[in-house]
This record gives sequence, C-alpha cells and structure tokens, in this order.
Amino acid sequence: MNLDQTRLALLGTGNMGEAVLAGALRAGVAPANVVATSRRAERVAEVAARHGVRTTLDNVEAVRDADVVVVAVKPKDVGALLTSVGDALAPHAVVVSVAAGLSAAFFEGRLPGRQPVVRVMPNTPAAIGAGMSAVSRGTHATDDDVALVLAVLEGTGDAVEVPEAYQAASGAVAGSGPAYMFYVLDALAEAGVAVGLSRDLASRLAVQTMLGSARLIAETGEHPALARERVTSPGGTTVQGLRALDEGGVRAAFIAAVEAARDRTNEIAAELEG
Ligand SMILES: NC(=O)C1=CN([C@@H]2O[C@H](COP(=O)(O)OP(=O)(O)OC[C@H]3O[C@@H](n4cnc5c(N)ncnc54)[C@H](OP(=O)(O)O)[C@@H]3O)[C@@H](O)[C@H]2O)C=CC1
Ligand SMILES: O=C(O)[C@@H]1CCC=N1
Repeated sequence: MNLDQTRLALLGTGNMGEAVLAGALRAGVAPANVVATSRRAERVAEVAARHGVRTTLDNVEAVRDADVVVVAVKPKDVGALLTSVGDALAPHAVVVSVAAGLSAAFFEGRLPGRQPVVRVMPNTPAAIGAGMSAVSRGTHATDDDVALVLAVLEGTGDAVEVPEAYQAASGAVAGSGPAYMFYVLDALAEAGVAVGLSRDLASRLAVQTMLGSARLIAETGEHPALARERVTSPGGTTVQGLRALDEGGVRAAFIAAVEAARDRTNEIAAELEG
C-alpha cells in the first residue's frame, strides 16, 4: 500500500508513541503528513527535532484531516482525550488504540458516529523495526481499515491480527515481553560478572546470545525445546545450568509473570470501563 498520502496523527508521543511514529515513517508515511502531540512543549520539540514531523500541544488541531489517529496516552487518560477530539475526527479516520486493557467498544462508545477503531498491542522494539504487534478490529473497522493500519505498522516489525479476546494474553507475552527479556539479559550478564567476567564482556556475550538464539528459532522455525536439546550434551555443562534454572523455578515464574500481566490488563479494563 502506498502511504505517501496518508495523514497520521499521533496523540501522546511518549515511549510507545515515538516507537510507532518511527515505524510509520519507516513504512513510508511522509514526515510532512504526520502531526504528533504531547502535553509538554519540550517533549514535542524533541520529537520534532528527531523525526522532522509537525507537532502541536493541541489534540483537536492534530486530528483534523487525519486518516489514521493513533492514541498512545496512558489508559487512564484515554477517556478525556476521546471526548475532546471526537467531534473533530473525519468520519473515515481510523482510530488506533495502543492502550493496554481498553476495549475497542470503550473507544466506540466515546466517539460519535461509527468510527472505525483498531486495537493494537505493540512493543518497544518497534522503535528499530523489530517489534511485535497484536491487532484486533472493532465493530466498524473494515478489511481496508485493518490493511491501512497494518501498512502503517509495517515499519515497526511483525504484526498479527488476533481476536480481541486474545489482546490481554498477547500483551502479557509480547507487549510486556521486552521487559522480561531485558530482565534476563541483565541477570545473565550479572551472572557472568559473578563468575569473574568484566561487565562489558559479560553484557556483550549475553546480548549477542539472546539475539542469535531468537534469530535461530525465527529463521529455522525449530521448536525451542529441540534447539535447546542440541545445546545440551549428555553429561556436559549445559544440562547442569538448565537443572539450576529448573530448581530456581524459572519456567513457573514465566507462567506466573504472563498470568499476572494478563490479569492486570483485565483489571485496568475493569477499573476504567466499569
Ligand atoms: N511502553 C510500552 O512498552 C507499551 C505501552 N503501551 C501503551 O502505550 C500507551 C503509552 O504508554 P507509554 O508510551 O509507555 O507512556 P508514556 O508516559 O511514555 O507516554 C505517554 C505520553 O502521552 C502524553 N500525554 C498524556 N496525556 C496527553 C494528552 N491529553 N494529550 C497529548 N499527550 C498526552 C504524555 O505527554 P507528557 O510526557 O508531555 O506528559 C506522554 O508523552 C499506554 O496506553 C500503554 O498501555 C502498549 C504497549 C507497550
Ligand atoms: O506496562 C504496561 O502497562 C504497558 C503495556 C504493555 C507494556 N507496557
């Protein structure tokens, strides 16, 4: 899809908004057709300087004429934002939510008319085109609306459409997932320091190992359990390391982490949607 005429408004250009912005530009949205907002003048100045897009503190001005409006403020700030911009939206404008927890119906209920809404759960590696997004359509979003959103997200990395019921679980795995991976990287590097490596060396070893392992699985399609077996020589070193991970309950801790993040997503929805 040719995006050079697509007009994009980004409401809330913090960590996630800026990552989506970088991806949209990479996908071919023209900087002159992008307007990004924030609450603070110094923040929009930073974003304008880094990406060459138009910026404003006025969300209503930003959404006028936009074809795609990405809402990337904290979930608690979404309701008031929608009330303020609703009447200024073009009827065809696709409203994209990246807010954890909030349903497409929450958006539809606060916007006049039959506004197309697409719910997206991205993650921060989107900033470098290595993100993963779970995408779900609202009641009024058509195939063309979803295709437009997927085209805008193209430069953020991979994206998959999922039933909205899977949003909380998808967010718990991939939306929050980078934090778990950074946690593992930090712990693995720290472990290297514990056995005598310099911090720089330990970190370099850990980062490239995570990158290479993920790429190996992505490129071969091999099941991670089989790939793990091929690292694990009988009577060798790795089996002892894996035994220690099992004794530490790491697998169970990952399940608990994903369940907790999923449950918190549902709690946010219950708190804000009633
Ligand atoms: N961070 C992540 O990894 C992910 C986040 N998300 C979702 O993305 C959303 C944003 O999170 P995140 O980027 O981390 O949060 P940030 O706090 O980094 O960004 C939020 C931004 O929204 C701005 N903002 C708040 N209210 C308004 C308003 N009324 N008008 C314009 N701008 C406003 C803030 O401006 P200012 O700083 O000037 O106050 C800030 O720049 C959340 O809904 C979250 O659930 C989804 C997936 C992953
Ligand atoms: O922690 C959060 O609430 C957001 C949503 C997914 C990742 N970060």
